[in-house]
Amino acid sequence: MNDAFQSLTSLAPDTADGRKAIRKDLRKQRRSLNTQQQRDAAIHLASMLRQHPRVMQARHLAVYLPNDGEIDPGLFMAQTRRRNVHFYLPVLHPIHDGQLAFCRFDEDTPMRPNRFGIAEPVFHSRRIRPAWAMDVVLMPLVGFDDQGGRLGMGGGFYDRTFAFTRLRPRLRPALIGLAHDLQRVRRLPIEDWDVPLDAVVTDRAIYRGRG
Ligand SMILES: Nc1nc2c(c(=O)[nH]1)N(C=O)[C@@H](CNc1ccc(C(=O)N[C@@H](CCC(=O)O)C(=O)O)cc1)CN2
Ligand SMILES: Nc1ncnc2c1ncn2[C@@H]1O[C@H](COP(=O)(O)OP(=O)(O)OP(=O)(O)O)[C@@H](O)[C@H]1O
Repeated sequence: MNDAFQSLTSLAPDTADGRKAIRKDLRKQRRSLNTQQQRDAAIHLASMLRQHPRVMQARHLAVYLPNDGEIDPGLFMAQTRRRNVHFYLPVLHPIHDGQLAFCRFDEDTPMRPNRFGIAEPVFHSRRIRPAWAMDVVLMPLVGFDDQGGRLGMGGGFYDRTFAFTRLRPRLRPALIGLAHDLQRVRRLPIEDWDVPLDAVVTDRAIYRGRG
């Protein structure tokens, strides 16, 4: 358990400041993992994901390219490459500001860096699949707790894109956070707009969220 939350929130009790402080600390910790630690984490993550029935049954899976020390789902993708499984990457939406579109991705997909320097597929409406039509969304995150709480990079992109899930409790993708185990904190200060996760999968465990 990472004690960042406990010590940082006592310094910054306000929710927004508390989130900012936790974000900074956890980003630094995950960036400090070396290449070998990242490689081991990716191997363990892949074996955890293979034990998750909903992930293994998915046909349309949203993933991400790791950035800023995020755990890398790339090995899992390589092991899961089958004709009937399609992978999608987030693209900053060209029309709906602050939202993500999900673009089909394979080895031939033309890529370019977005404004944060993260590679994303070149937007092409033919290759976009709506967020509600994903089976599983594997989300990057900065911090998580065991109540399904998620702290992201602070852009609110995933929260805006999946806000609809509150109104559609059944017909919606499974939202699964991926993280290094060191990104777990006791309790995150949660905001009204936060979309709870169904689970978080790390290099060490599968944590159930709101179930
Ligand atoms: N791998 C990955 N892809 C992703 C996300 C993510 O969290 N991880 N996103 C999840 O939302 C979206 C991009 N959101 C992001 C929000 C802020 C920053 C960021 O690095 N901010 C810098 C300064 C930004 C700048 O250069 O202007 C920072 O805070 O230091 C990056 C991505 C879409 N793609
Ligand atoms: N559904 C929404 N509608 C409008 N604004 C939103 C919504 N969700 C989040 N936001 C805005 O996004 C901003 C960032 O939110 P937050 O700090 O929770 O992002 P995050 O979860 O860390 O980032 P991300 O989801 O991109 O990884 C907030 O200022 C909030 O006002």
